[in-house]
Amino acid sequence: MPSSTYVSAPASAPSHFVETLGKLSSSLPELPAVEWSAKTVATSVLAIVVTLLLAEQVLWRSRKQALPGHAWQIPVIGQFAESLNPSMEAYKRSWATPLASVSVFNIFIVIASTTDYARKILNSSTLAEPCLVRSAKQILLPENWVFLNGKVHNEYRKGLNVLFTPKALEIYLRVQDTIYRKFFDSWVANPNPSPEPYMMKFRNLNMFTSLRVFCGEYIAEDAAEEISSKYWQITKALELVNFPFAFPGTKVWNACRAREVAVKHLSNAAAASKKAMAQGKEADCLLDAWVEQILAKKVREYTDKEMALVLLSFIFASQDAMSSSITFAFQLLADNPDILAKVREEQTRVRAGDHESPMSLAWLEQMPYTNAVTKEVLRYRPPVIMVPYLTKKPFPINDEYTVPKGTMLIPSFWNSLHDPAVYPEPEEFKPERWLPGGVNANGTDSKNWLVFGAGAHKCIGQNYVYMHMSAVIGSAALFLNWEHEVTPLSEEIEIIATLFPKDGCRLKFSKREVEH
Ligand code: HEM
Repeated sequence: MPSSTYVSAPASAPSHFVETLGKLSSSLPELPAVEWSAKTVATSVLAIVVTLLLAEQVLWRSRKQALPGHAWQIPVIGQFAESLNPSMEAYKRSWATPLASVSVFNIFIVIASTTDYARKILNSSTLAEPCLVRSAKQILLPENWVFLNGKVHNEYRKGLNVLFTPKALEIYLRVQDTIYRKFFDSWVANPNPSPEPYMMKFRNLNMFTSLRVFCGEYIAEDAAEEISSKYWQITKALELVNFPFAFPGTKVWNACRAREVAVKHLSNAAAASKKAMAQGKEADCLLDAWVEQILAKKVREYTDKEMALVLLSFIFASQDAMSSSITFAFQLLADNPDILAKVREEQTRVRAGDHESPMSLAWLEQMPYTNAVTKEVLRYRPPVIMVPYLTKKPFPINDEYTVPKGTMLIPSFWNSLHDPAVYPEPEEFKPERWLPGGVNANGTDSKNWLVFGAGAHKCIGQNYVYMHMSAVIGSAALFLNWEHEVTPLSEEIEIIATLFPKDGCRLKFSKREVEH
């Protein structure tokens, strides 16, 4: 799952290093009593430092063996400097070989970039488990269900599946529709006559959609504003590299304060939903749908705080990834007017003049072209390019190499989703590949489709994602015109937890007249 949201960091504490230093120094022979001149002290210190630095290199070489990676590491920090500003170019270099090795602060990292390796890692829950950024536990709280693994995780997750049934999704769609229309109006009313970056506005759309879908009207407008503005502190604290201690004023400290605010409002919402549902209210948000299942004894009881932490995990897991996909969807549709025209044609046909009713699952099923655009956006610019796992035991990844225990093992998805053997012309944005008769119709690519991961921790919200994206794309295509200002940075990718166009996606919206 998430890192910054998803891409965890070889970031902070050099714990292995400290451990190794400790072990080495405790094994040094006791020195005979000598007269300690300044020279002897200096020579001894130098000898110890040189021994430790050599030991560090020996450890690196023994872990890496024949894997591609630097022959020697920069002492202590390793490739820390490169990890400070992650770039797509650097990532692509690390995906050029099936396995690659890196060290940052003596944390040994193996990057796996083929489909087979990625699947093997994601499906080996006895050997490896997801490891989030170090700050994630502080921010989401250690008792959050996302930190569970194995059987207890499976059990907990089963209880949450009821939140994504078609019946529940249909309720969410109605909520989503209201939010989209509000945001569309505000974009059209933007007085700036020139295009401006919309990435943060798309983040807001996603945050408000999530809060209303999850909590309905149990969250007041000002509370939703407060969570939305504070949530950015959480995203910022999940950067690849972070100061390891949550001292006041640090990003992690700010993020923990933001979490406190969010959990308070989400817990209150859970309590209010329980009360209202007990009085016979009809479910109109995720909390209600959940409480309905609890009252029907189809799932167990959950405390308000437990429910709040689940909602927090959903926001945490989804906010950055969905914002990335929505941003690219608007950019790609503006840059490909022929594709946008086909989406509009389909929306007009399916809605048949009914522009007031909210989007429904039945309508979405009749929109193969819009759904194909959604899938292609997710493939072409997968928001989550890797998910870091931690090996719990030695992990024999192939016949020649066993990944040592305690390694950060990172399955990467870009190559799988840009594999020319499975997706011909992978660098082209081609929704047609998903249509009946298209090369990827009928799930021929199911092995490579790693947008949502695989195995026990596969994204629980994926059906919601397809629905949300197709509903936003479809409604926007019908009700809005938008112009994209292409800059030299539009095609460059920036990594802020997930992927974004480097210029923030500069757009200008206007109302599109539709016949009734
Ligand atoms: C474009 C949007 C999204 C993408 C690309 C995405 C992708 C992913 C990926 C790659 C994982 C890790 C899977 C693994 O380790 O094998 C994951 C996990 C997860 N996602 Fe998503 N996700 C998205 C949206 C959402 C949404 C909307 C929700 C909730 C409503 C959500 C909830 C979760 C949760 C709770 C997990 C952890 C599941 C577990 O550990 O059992 N995600 N997601």
